[in-house]
Amino acid sequence: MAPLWWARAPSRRDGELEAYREEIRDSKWCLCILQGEVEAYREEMGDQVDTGCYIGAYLNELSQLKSGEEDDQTTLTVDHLKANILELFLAGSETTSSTLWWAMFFLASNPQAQQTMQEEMDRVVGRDNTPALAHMDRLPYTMATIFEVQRMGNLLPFAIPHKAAEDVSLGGYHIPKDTTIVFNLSHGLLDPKYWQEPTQFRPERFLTEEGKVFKPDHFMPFGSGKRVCLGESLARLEVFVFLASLMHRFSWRLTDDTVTWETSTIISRPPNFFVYAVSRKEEAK
Ligand code: HEM
Repeated sequence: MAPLWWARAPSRRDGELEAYREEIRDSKWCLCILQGEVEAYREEMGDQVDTGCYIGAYLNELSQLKSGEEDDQTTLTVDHLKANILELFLAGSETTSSTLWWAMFFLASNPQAQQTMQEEMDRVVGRDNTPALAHMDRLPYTMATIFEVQRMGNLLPFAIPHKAAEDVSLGGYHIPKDTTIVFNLSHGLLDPKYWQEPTQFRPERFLTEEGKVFKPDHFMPFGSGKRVCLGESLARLEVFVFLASLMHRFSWRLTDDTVTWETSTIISRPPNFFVYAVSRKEEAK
């Protein structure tokens, strides 16, 4: 049996490799669309400079660098611009929205955790206010719940491939320079060596005895080191604001419909499910 932390790794099973290829084909298709956008922008703007938009600012910087002294010349091209935009769309939106989707699934399936989170928000935020970033530090259970969602959701089982810059020895293995290294993030999120009953949803595992949020070193849903996720801070804020607002206003419960799972590729896909949302104002009446 494959160890738990490999459970959602892309494999040849069930056409997963084909789904992976499809994702790469989709990326190429997106790059073609972006090429069209850049060309349309150039046509419309001609020699005008508009640094208020990303494409404009990038092209302006590029032309300045290219016309600079030889030493200042850049290797950046329009292909990098397209790759950057694609990265912001793929890395920046699907990750956060899928995390929220996982959160809804785990909380709708765990009424006790949901209730504890709501009680904490009622105490700190108040029933008639809206959760805001300023409340984050005073909502340890809510923050621990987001960690637990990230742990169990295991959104990106593998970090982006990296390359060894030099020969290195690690854990008794010799890794020659230029070897491609793919870091298995699931290991630190789901391995029973690190977590008691890792398949159970328990936000409390991220709280100290004093009730403070605690983040163990092996918990790395955003990767680690120099190439750690560029959007980590933004993603944390986004997930907090959306999830806290949704839980503060409504109570969520799974319907009796069947939960169905889809093939995962680079991202671990949350399941398809239906929920009842009950306004907490109605509930209180
Ligand atoms: C909950 C949401 C997110 C998760 C779980 C996540 C996770 C990750 C992971 C695991 C990596 C690979 C790190 C490594 O190779 O060590 C990564 C890279 C990256 N992420 Fe995110 N990410 C999220 C949201 C975002 C957002 C909102 C943005 C941008 C607005 C973003 C932009 C990037 C970029 C640009 C990289 C590549 C960084 C580099 O190679 O230097 N991510 N992310």
